[in-house]
Amino acid sequence: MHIDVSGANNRGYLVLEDGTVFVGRLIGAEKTAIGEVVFTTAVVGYPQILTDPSYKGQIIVFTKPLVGNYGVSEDQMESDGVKAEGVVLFEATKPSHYKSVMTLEEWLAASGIPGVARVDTRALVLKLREHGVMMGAVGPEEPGALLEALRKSPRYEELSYVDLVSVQEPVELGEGRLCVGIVDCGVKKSIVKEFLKRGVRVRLVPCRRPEAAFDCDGLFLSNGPGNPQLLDSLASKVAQYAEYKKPLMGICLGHQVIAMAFGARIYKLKFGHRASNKPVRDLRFTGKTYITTHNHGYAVDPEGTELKVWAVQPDDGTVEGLYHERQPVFTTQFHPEASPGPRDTLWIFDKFLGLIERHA
Ligand SMILES: NC(=O)CC[C@H](N)C(=O)O
Repeated sequence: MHIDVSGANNRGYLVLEDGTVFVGRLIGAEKTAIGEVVFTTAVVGYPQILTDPSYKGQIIVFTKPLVGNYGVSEDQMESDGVKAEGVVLFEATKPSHYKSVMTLEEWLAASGIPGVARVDTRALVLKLREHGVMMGAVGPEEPGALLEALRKSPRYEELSYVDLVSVQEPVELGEGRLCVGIVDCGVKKSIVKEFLKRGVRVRLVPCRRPEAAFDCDGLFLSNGPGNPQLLDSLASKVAQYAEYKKPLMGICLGHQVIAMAFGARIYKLKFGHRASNKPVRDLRFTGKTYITTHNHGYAVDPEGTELKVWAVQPDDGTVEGLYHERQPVFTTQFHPEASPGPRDTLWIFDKFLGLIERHA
């Protein structure tokens, strides 16, 4: 299938692994990128999404048709730069915002990230919903060459991306009586900020060396890119930590690794949850339904483990939060730090610090 609604001279292509070709206008860097093609239905927050290290290895399709309206500014960055491999959208717009220092297109070019605009993202998303996520390539090369490159490349689920986005050596931040150890598998800046705002010290440690933070008052496992099943050595170290019965929390990839540490099964969702308006029903603490930010392609099944479910996504029943009845362990599959997204669940950070306070 060949879908061209672009009318563009400067052509760019998205080729999916099943051979489908979308023709559009090349934006950003003049190069080819390969990754897992995933879509987000978030309507704002493209700078935060593109700089979220959890998107390493992925090509992001925006379902919102106009992307770029408020440009790009430093305070929107979730890491030191764009982490997504490529971008697919309908219209890359010119910004109108007092803080904007460049356009989306200029930013992508300066970051070495290719993108394709004027793609029929409705047709593309229907395809991904039907088939499930696929590997894809974006770039200026002819579709045949892109497909060839795609076929030679390893698949998303086989590659370990966490080392590319984790700190290499421990880093201490902030001041306070209590210390939270963050196992950095690609932590978003706003998560670190939520801890620092609450007056605790933070020690960021490399994803492969969680033990460098075992002496902190609580351990936090961050969000991050890739297949959690490749992190079984991290999960067994976390299982050792859990034996101390000290406070343990995880968000997204961190939630998945903690679940693995307790023996839960990991599975891949057909096309994932990526949005900033997904409901999450709290079955235990408040009984409320929150609107939350999601970015996950994998999910957990804690059946038969000591972990219990406290939150679910009501549309498909995906487990969105776990806790332990006798140990201070608490996780969220969704992103309570939002950024972008609604701030309904920031209380999660207070809850974890409450656990730490009680166990310190
Ligand atoms: N945001 C994240 O931490 C993502 C976790 C994992 N890579 C997933 O896709 O499910």
